[in-house]
Amino acid sequence: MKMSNIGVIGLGIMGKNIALNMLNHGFEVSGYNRTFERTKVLINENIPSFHGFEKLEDFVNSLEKPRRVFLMVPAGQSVDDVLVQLSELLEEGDIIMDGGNSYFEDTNRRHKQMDIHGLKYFGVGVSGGEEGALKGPSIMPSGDKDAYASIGKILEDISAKKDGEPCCTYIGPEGSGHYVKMVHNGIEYADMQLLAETYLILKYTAGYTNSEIADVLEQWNQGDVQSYLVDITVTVLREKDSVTEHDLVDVILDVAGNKGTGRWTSIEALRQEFNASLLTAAYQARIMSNQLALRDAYRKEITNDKKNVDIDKVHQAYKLAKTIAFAQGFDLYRDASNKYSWDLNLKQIAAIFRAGCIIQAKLLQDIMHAYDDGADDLLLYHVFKNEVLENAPALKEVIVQSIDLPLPVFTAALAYINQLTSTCLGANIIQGQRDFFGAHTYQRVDREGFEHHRWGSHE
Ligand SMILES: NC(=O)C1=CN([C@@H]2O[C@H](COP(=O)(O)OP(=O)(O)OC[C@H]3O[C@@H](n4cnc5c(N)ncnc54)[C@H](OP(=O)(O)O)[C@@H]3O)[C@@H](O)[C@H]2O)C=CC1
Ligand SMILES: O=C(CO)[C@H](O)[C@H](O)COP(=O)(O)O
Repeated sequence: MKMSNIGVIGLGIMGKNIALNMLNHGFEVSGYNRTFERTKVLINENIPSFHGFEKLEDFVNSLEKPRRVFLMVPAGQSVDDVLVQLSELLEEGDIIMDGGNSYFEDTNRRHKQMDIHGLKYFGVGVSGGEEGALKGPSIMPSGDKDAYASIGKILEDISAKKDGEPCCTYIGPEGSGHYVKMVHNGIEYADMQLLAETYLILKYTAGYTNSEIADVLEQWNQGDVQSYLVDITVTVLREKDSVTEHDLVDVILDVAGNKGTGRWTSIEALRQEFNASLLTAAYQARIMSNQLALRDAYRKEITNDKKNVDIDKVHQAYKLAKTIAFAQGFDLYRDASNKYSWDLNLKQIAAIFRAGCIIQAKLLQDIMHAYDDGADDLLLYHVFKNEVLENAPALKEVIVQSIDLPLPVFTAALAYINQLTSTCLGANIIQGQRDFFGAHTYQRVDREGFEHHRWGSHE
């Protein structure tokens, strides 16, 4: 038997398809799964370059050196469990890649732990879902730069391609790849929620059917808001239920799941003291959908009178809010890059998101142009600044027209714009209160320095 170029551990939805993708690109691939059943399924496909093993030791021994092992198991304890087993079998210089959605601080820790064993550890963000894993995902690898040479070819070969370029690039040290994937998912949550809110506006304010909403989104998808998420939302809206013959979306429970990346993005944004309000509002919307007792106690039929909705304005509002969501995500990268000294290449990150991944969108091309033009904070870039100022009235009008609908991310976008454009945020009052109760001091507009005041002495 030929030695394998790479081994995949965890042959579930993603791992199986990543392994098939590697096989399709001509690599010899070994496979191992905690329970042998899944490995057997792949063995039974009789792919000559696939070698499935029941014992981890045999799997490890089937790999050429330095061994390359790609993990695709759930984030958290599962990864640590596999690493304990692997570190006993692998040798100095071997490489482990964690392709799951691991928390980046865990990846930082594991990088150090594996280093003690002489193993090279890579956090590898992967985006693209089941289809992307098979046909080409967007891949965000991070770890020791010198060791990237040993894995770069495989990862770049199996990644999606845009204009002939791989949607995979070395991101930076330690857990930076998982950080980039985490915030990618934060942006994903925001864009998904914006599309869900667009659906609410078109359904309850405009009175459109699901199929009419799908037609609107299909039209939008030919233009400036083109994206994978808009595209799949069209399909989701048009799908029929085989049991009831209703539209499938009408029989899906109004409760959203999540596996943690959106929550981590919000937590990290707060830790960085960075306002990622749209990303956080989208995660909170998912939490809210699960508050069934509260919702049941207050629920009433939506009685919005049907109104003449200007679809162009909804389009403008969506475009604007989407731009702010992406800008918050990319500015969060910039902030993290400075804080953690990662030296992230933001233009490259935008570039590898353009194909294969869930947030692939035309907007990413504009973001690349902005970085080419020397943009730093994206909303200070003149193109995006003009867009915010031009489309803000439409966003306001759309929200006012649907004032009784739950639109947390659209309204977060409006609140953000109002914060940007307002001469006063009320922070003067906050500083007065803080100084009153805690002598925290404040700064004045007319002289330098921090001052404390004896409040009440000049009422
Ligand atoms: N689904 C998606 O769209 C995407 C998922 N991801 C990430 O990829 C990773 C895998 O996800 P996915 O393929 O969807 O998940 P699946 O549930 O389909 O597969 C999980 C795999 O991990 C194995 N596994 C579970 N627990 C352990 C454990 N304790 N020790 C060893 N192996 C274990 C399972 O083995 P067994 O058969 O024995 O249960 C199974 O093969 C996750 O981190 C996920 O967040 C990333 C991008 C997209
Ligand atoms: O990483 C992904 C897509 O990019 C996974 O599909 C992830 O599971 C999506 O997050 P959630 O399950 O929290 O909606």
